This record gives sequence, C-alpha cells and structure tokens, in this order.
Amino acid sequence: MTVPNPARRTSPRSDLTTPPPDAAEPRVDPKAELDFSEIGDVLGNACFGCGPEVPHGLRITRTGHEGSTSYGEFTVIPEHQGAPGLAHGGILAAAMDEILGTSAWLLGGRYVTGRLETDFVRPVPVGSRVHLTARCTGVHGRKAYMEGEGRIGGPDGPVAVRAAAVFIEVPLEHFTEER
Ligand SMILES: CCCCCCCC(=O)SCCNC(=O)CCNC(=O)[C@H](O)C(C)(C)COP(=O)(O)OP(=O)(O)OC[C@H]1O[C@@H](n2cnc3c(N)ncnc32)[C@H](O)[C@@H]1OP(=O)(O)O
Repeated sequence: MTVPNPARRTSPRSDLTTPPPDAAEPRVDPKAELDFSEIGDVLGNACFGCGPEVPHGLRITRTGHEGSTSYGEFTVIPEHQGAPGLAHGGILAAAMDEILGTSAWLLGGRYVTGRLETDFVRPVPVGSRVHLTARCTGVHGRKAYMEGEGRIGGPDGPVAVRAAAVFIEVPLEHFTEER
C-alpha cells in the first residue's frame, strides 16, 4: 500500500479557509452544547452523514466534544468504495463535512458549508473505522473557519484525510423557503 512521503507538503488550508488576523476566538453556545448528543434527532435523522438508518449512509456517531473540538467515528462499508477495496474520496470529504459541521453547530448559529478543502493523505481500506476530529479556528462575521482530520483505526492512528473549511451562518429561511 502507498505510504505518504513525509517530505511532501500537504495543507488543506488556502487563504480562503485561514481566519483573518482580526477573527474572534470561537465560543461554544451552551444551548447547542446541551443538544450535542441529540443533533441527529434535532435535524430529523435523515442526514447522509449521521442518520443512523440511512441506507449506505456514513452513520457517523458523534462521540464527544471539548469546547468547539468535536469527535466522531464511522466504518467504511463496501458501498463507500471508489477503487476496489478503498473508500471513495467523496465519501471521506463528506465525512469531514459532517464533523466540521458538528463543530460549527457548537457555536450556536445555523451554519452551512461554503467552502471545503481536503487533502487525501493515504488510502482508506473498506472495513476501516475512521476517527474524525474537527475544531473551529476563528469566527469573522458570518464566517466560521474550521479544520479537522480523519485517522484510521483509532484517535492516534495514521492520518488519512485532512480538511479545512469556511462555514457561513444563514437565517432559518435558508432551510424553509421554497425553491
Ligand atoms: C450538525 C450538522 C452537520 C451537517 C454537516 C453538513 C453541512 C453541509 O453540507 S451544508 C450543505 C452544503 N452547503 C450548501 O448547500 C451551501 C450553498 N451555498 C449557499 O447557500 C450560499 O452560497 C451561502 C449561504 C454559503 C453564502 O451566500 P450568502 O448568504 O449570500 O453570503 P455571501 O454574502 O455571499 O457571503 C457571506 C460571507 O461568506 C463568504 N463566503 C461565501 N461563500 C464562500 C466560499 N465558498 N468560500 C469562502 N468564503 C465564502 C463571503 O465572502 C462573505 O464574506 P464577507 O462577509 O467577509 O464579505
């Protein structure tokens, strides 16, 4: 199996996902924190990322958080394949979107992904348990800057994917208006 070259420069962060110097420190909203273990119920459990019964979904479980840093896990199943025996990159990006969105949730607003950047560091075999971590690195107006990684096999396992993102705070109408 391919192993990453340690000398290779990988950074998922562009200028667009780097908080500006005057960004505020993230502050966790106690009300969002109270809902943390029930986010799926609050959102209706139909989510491809975390719905517990969505066919072939990621079924990510949120295992905890410390401040705006959140943790989750999922298992790569055969339906998540791209190349034979390996997770599709889009699946890994979706998993990162979900855990980054979980950290954005903890800030208390309604956030959607505006930009998502990913580095695919090593292939992820089907059957792997992927451990996800995400955190907020700053808030500027409606923008929350996020970053995180996915590791194979355990919280200290090898990094398989890294991501950085900007989430944008939106009004409730974003979800309710007819299109
Ligand atoms: C717990 C739940 C977990 C769920 C995890 C899953 C999360 C998701 O996948 S959400 C679904 C995917 N995302 C979407 O569907 C969003 C679709 N896009 C949109 O609706 C709009 O483009 C939206 C809301 C992001 C921005 O539009 P709008 O509200 O008009 O904001 P706009 O005025 O353009 O931008 C606001 C600020 O954000 C910045 N911004 C907007 N888009 C981007 C972007 N792609 N990259 C960087 N910055 C951006 C703008 O530059 C602007 O910055 P500033 O305030 O400094 O001028």
